Amino acid sequence: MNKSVLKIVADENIPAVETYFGHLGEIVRYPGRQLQREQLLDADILLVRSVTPVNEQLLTDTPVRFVGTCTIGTDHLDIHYLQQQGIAYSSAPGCNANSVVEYVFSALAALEVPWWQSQVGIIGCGNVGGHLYRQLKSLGLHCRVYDPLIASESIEDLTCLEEVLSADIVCVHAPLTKSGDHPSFHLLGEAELSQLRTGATLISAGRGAVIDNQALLKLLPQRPDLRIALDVWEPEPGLDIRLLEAVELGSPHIAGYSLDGKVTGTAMIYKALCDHLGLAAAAENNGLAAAGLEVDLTALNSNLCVGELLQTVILGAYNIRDDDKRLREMVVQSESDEARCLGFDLLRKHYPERREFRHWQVKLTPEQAALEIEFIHAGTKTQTEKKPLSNLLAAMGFKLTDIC
Ligand SMILES: NC(=O)C1=CN([C@@H]2O[C@H](COP(=O)(O)OP(=O)(O)OC[C@H]3O[C@@H](n4cnc5c(N)ncnc54)[C@H](O)[C@@H]3O)[C@@H](O)[C@H]2O)C=CC1
Ligand SMILES: O=C(O)C(=O)[C@H](O)COP(=O)(O)O
Repeated sequence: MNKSVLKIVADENIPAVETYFGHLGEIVRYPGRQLQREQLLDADILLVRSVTPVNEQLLTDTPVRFVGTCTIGTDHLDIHYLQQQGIAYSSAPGCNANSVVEYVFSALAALEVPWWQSQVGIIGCGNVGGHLYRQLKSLGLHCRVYDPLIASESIEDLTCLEEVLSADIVCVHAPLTKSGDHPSFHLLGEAELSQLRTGATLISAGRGAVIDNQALLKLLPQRPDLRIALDVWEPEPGLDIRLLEAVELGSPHIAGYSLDGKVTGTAMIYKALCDHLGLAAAAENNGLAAAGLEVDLTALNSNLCVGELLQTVILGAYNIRDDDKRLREMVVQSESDEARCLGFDLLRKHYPERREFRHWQVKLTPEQAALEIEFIHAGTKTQTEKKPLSNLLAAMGFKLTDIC
């Protein structure tokens, strides 16, 4: 790429493209889902998110020499084709992993699940699942992990899928793969879903098709005990509205949509492109300022139990119920499948600014700070450990202000 001005085609929903890439060339934005080969006929660089399938059909006879996806997932990239064509590519591993973990905490808070007294099963223990695992373990929770691609010595709680499915809470964070020794496509089908224990909570924030959505839809009328939160669907954007009606929490694939996570994705691809071009990165990712984000517990009724205070803080910072409400309202208001697909994408495009827990200040009285949450240790139901609310909030990333 020796041109003095590079042409960069970018999905219109990637934030901060001009800030980062502006000095590298001319930027043209298009809606990612409708991107066509004709729009790339003079493009050198392609920047996408997860909704653009990047394959031979899109790239053939175009001058594109670098593809960057500002996302963790890469299932929309035909990596074999890119490699075969010598087109460089990069993704943004871990960019929004923390945001997805906060989505999980918000789902548990909204469903009023006492997760501190639960066993948690994690399917897929990479950047997202691993972050969730380490956070829960550091708090003393008992976790079971299914990840057939990681070495058994790296995680002490690795076990078989069956064991993980019998946990109180099952969180699915596997990528979507259809080949290899352990393809994840429909990993949870009819047989696996029916193994979920009575009253289990299932949270899915990897890719929709890791769970056979039709099998789940078929199972739910017979298993009203299950509590389901789905962020990802099979297919998207045209999710099955009967499934949305059957689950307790539904969101339009926004688990990773903190502003922090999105901008980190952009910054990581900018750095990868600079490395590819042999240039020093001129724009720095110094994080985005956030001011005035506060959850004030001090005026709350003193009869609230510690679990309710914890729930108030988590939902005060990020309330998944708002996502669920907007999705359901959109579905009700849409008069056709086409309108629903458009509505799904519009909810994502106009997603409200969400900042991670670390930007939130929690104001609490000394009495509230000292209230203790009883953790059941290592899943024994006999070993318990009490932790002050303030320690737990700090471990989750919140900043605390004690009112003397
Ligand atoms: N809902 C959302 O907004 C978001 C969804 N995602 C999805 O979550 C996925 C996971 O993200 P990361 O943890 O960052 O990816 P990662 O690549 O760091 O880790 C994925 C883990 O899943 C494991 N895995 C692969 N196949 C598996 C299988 N068949 N069964 C169980 N585990 C399997 C891998 O060994 C790896 O440890 C991404 O690929 C993406 O599709 C990621 C970010 C946001
Ligand atoms: O990072 C990923 O992987 C994700 O799933 C993204 O957060 C999803 O966002 P879009 O790329 O679909 O905007």
